[in-house]
Amino acid sequence: MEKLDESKFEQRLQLWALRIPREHASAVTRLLRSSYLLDKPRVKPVVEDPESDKNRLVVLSERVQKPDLSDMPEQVYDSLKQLCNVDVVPYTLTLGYSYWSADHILRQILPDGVEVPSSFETIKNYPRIQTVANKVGTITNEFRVPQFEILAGKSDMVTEVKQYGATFRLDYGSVYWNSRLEHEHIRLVSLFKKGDVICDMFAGIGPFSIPAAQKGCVVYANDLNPESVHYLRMNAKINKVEDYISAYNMDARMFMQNVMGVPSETQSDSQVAADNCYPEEMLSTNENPSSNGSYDDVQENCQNGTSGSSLASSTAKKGQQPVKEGESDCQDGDASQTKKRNNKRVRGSGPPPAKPWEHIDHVLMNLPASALQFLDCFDGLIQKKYWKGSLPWIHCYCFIRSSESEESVLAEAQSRLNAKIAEPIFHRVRDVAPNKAMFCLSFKLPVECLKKDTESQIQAVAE
Ligand SMILES: C[S@@+](CC[C@H](N)C(=O)[O-])C[C@H]1O[C@@H](n2cnc3c(N)ncnc32)[C@H](O)[C@@H]1O
Repeated sequence: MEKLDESKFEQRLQLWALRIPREHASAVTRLLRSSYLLDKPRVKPVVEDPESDKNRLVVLSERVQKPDLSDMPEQVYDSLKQLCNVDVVPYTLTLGYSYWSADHILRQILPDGVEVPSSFETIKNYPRIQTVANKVGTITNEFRVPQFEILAGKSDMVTEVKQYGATFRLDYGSVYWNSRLEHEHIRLVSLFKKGDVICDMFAGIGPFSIPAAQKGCVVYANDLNPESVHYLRMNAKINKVEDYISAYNMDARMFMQNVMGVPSETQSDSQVAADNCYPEEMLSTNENPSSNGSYDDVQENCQNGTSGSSLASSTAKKGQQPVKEGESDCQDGDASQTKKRNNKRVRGSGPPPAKPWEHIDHVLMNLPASALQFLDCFDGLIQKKYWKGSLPWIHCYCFIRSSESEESVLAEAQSRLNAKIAEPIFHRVRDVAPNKAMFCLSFKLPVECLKKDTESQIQAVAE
């Protein structure tokens, strides 16, 4: 595809301007503002006079066609004459590529007969359009990455988008992104409080995790797609929240077992988790904790996927111990092995240390096509013996077709959890097709999901 020729967007307007003494500029603009002053977004109507810095040029709108100003009402013209000496001079205004809105540019560069793509909104915030692409087909791959056909511009699909003040860098060609979820991202994050511990099981490039971290939450974020995790880390850095986010690249079930696994030194400690609450002053000042835990310098979390053995280093410096390269416990998919942790810790600034096996506040499951199927991972995940405080909220996204109902979805969720959900909350996110809507099912994890301590575990701890 060819590079866009930006010069093709240049437009020259032949206008008239009033040359006036600069001290009268405000009064003249006030007088002309209603209809006769230049009125174009981001273009100033009062400019320097290249001939004298004692003067200003007040640029008139396209309505004023005649240099004798006879197309202005007499009353306005007389008021103007009373204010100051006025010279009328020709003025050429050039509107360049950067002036035009995204949809204007799209309409100009799309081939004849091609409509502005429906996914157009995804790129409208980006200041310079470099690529026009259309989503084609339906998403069938595991990483939920759409197929695009390039209609114009560069084939490279790396770009930046902004949501609620955060910047997200991404490659549309290799990761999932949907700007239509912006309101949902904001809605859910608004439920979190500073200091909350969040597990984002299907984090993508971080549209829940990054704003949660910006709010001061301790975030464990995971995605199976290595490219998503690459951009998640990059976005954590761009938004200066890398100390608040631990990034993982593995299957979501494995991730939850990894994060919730009780470290071996904790299991052998008879004074289990004496300190489970984070003093308010520590949260608000973001100070380095001294005696009750410092942060790991670097975490490396292993991938459990088709490629299996690649290791991904985390962005975080928190209380969660990593699996080190060379002892990548989860390569063989044995979750029980992931309890082996590296003990090396260094001090640094950042969030309070989190012990997710003792407490997490929210779990996010945004993989609507199949998140319900992952609910079985909560059955026996939390060890009652170590857990402190209330059980986490689970926010599980799903699709409901017209042939289904909230009751049928709830029944599936309960059967996967092997427990009854007390007070389910269904939030309709958006309609994705005439007969299909996306919902968020939120509920407190039922107490029946807690893992009871068995004799053998107690024995193991004693040893
Ligand atoms: C619908 S996207 C949501 C991404 C992000 N939370 C958002 O709102 O934009 C689902 C994500 O789940 C990831 N994914 C798919 N299967 C997974 C699995 N088994 N374990 C972890 N992540 C998975 C995909 O790579 C994709 O990034």
